[in-house]
This record gives sequence, C-alpha cells and structure tokens, in this order.
Amino acid sequence: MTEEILANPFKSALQKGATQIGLWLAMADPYSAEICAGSGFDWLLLDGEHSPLDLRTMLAQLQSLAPYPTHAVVRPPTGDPVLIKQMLDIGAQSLLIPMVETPKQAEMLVRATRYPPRGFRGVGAGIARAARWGRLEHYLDRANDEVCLLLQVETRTGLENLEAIAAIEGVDGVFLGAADLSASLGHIGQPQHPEVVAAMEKAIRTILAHGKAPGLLATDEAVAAAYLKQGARFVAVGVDALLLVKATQDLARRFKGGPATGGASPY
Ligand SMILES: O=C(O)C(=O)C[C@H](O)[C@@H](O)CO
Repeated sequence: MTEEILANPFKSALQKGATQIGLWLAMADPYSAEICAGSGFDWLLLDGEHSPLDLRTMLAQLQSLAPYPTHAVVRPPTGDPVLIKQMLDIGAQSLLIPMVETPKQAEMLVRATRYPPRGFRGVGAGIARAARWGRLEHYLDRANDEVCLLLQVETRTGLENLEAIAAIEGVDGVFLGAADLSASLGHIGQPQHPEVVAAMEKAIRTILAHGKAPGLLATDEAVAAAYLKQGARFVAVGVDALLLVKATQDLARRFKGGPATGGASPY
C-alpha cells in the first residue's frame, strides 16, 4: 500500500514514452469526478483554472479518485508557489501549470515543486494528506522524484522560448494550449487554424527532441488522433461538462425534435 501511494505511475508512463489518454474535469465536483474515474481514462485533469474548483473541492476530488485506476493531474489557476505547495500537500502528485512563457518562470516552478536543496517547497507534508499525516515515512525522500511537473506553453512568447523551457531538468512535459495559443497567434476560437496546427506540430517535435512528453486537449476525435500520430503523449480527448451538454441536448432533441448538437470543436 505504501509504495503504491508514493509512486507516480503517470510520470513513469510518460518517462517510458507511453501514451496516456485523459479526460478534462470542469464540473468541479467530487461526485461526477468519481463517475468519470471508473470510465477507463489513464488520467483526469482537475481544472482549477477555468472551473470553480477550490482547494477543498480539489481535495474531495483527489479522495474520490483515489480508489480507481486513474491518475489525477491538478491544474492551479496560476503558477503560484503557495498554491502549488497547498496542492502538493493535499496529495496531488502531478501538476499542470498554465501560461508558462519563460525559462526563468519554468525554473521557478521546478523549484516550487521540489524540497531543498533542489527547490524551495515548504516541508509540512508530515501533517498533511500527501504523507498520509506521517504514515508514509519515506514521503520526504521520494517526493522530489515522484512529482510530475507539466507546463503549459500557450502563447507566442511561450513558443519562442519552448526549446529553453523543454530543456529544463525537472520539467516532465509541456502541454500545448490550443485555445489560448490560437488567441495569441491572432486566431481566437480557431484551434484548428492552419497556423495553429503547424505551430502545435512543430512544438510536439521540439518537446520530443528534448526527451519530454508533449500534451494537449482535443475534443474532436480526429484531431486528437492526428496529434497522437504526431507524437503527443498525454492527450485529453474530452471535457466532462461538454459531454454532458451534448448527451442531454441530443437526448432531448431525439424526443422533442430539432437538430443534434454539432458545431466546431472548441479545442
Ligand atoms: O488554452 C488551452 O487550450 C488550454 O489551456 C486547454 C483548454 O482550453 C482548457 O483551458 C479549457 O479551456
């Protein structure tokens, strides 16, 4: 039991070059998160940036996912070292940090997720869920190696610094945010714009060349499959809230008439 809690199978899988298929959780609810936890996804993204997810609900979601064969990746609203400390202490092992643009920012984030001497993460896990309130006696020895740090490059500036960001030791993967990247490149709402797709494909090659894992969210199955073929490793292929919208609208329209949900994928 102890080894199982301490280990980070998601990080190990990425290090081995294995593909990890995920689902984005934007409902900010532990009950619906548990429903998704049994669906068969390798990882679930607990989104604290674009959903009303606070520390307490993030804790509840981590607890609801714990019994299931899926890995929680937690996204804070910003790369704040204090928030990162709190999320690691409630038991998050894998973090996705949005809006990373410079190597300096990336290096700070590596240090925020590691205990001294590598970093400056505050030592308090012994009274927190991360070390199961002191029951995991080797937590402090293992934490730096088991944490999985994924950074989001999703602006023109971030792309310009991608080589330097991907090269930093302690960065395990780089997530390409198509929605924000398309906006930054001047094509807001068009994540499939040719310029955005070309930039994403080039970025995937760059990230792989540095031995790191490329990741992204694509809710169009053909788009997700194409990026996986390009070498993307951790790919979220749906969003819980969008799936609920589509399923409920389509069911209602099958009985009440009207067109099925269609339209371009938002990601
Ligand atoms: O910019 C992006 O794309 C992302 O960051 C992923 C999704 O958009 C997510 O942020 C939901 O909006």
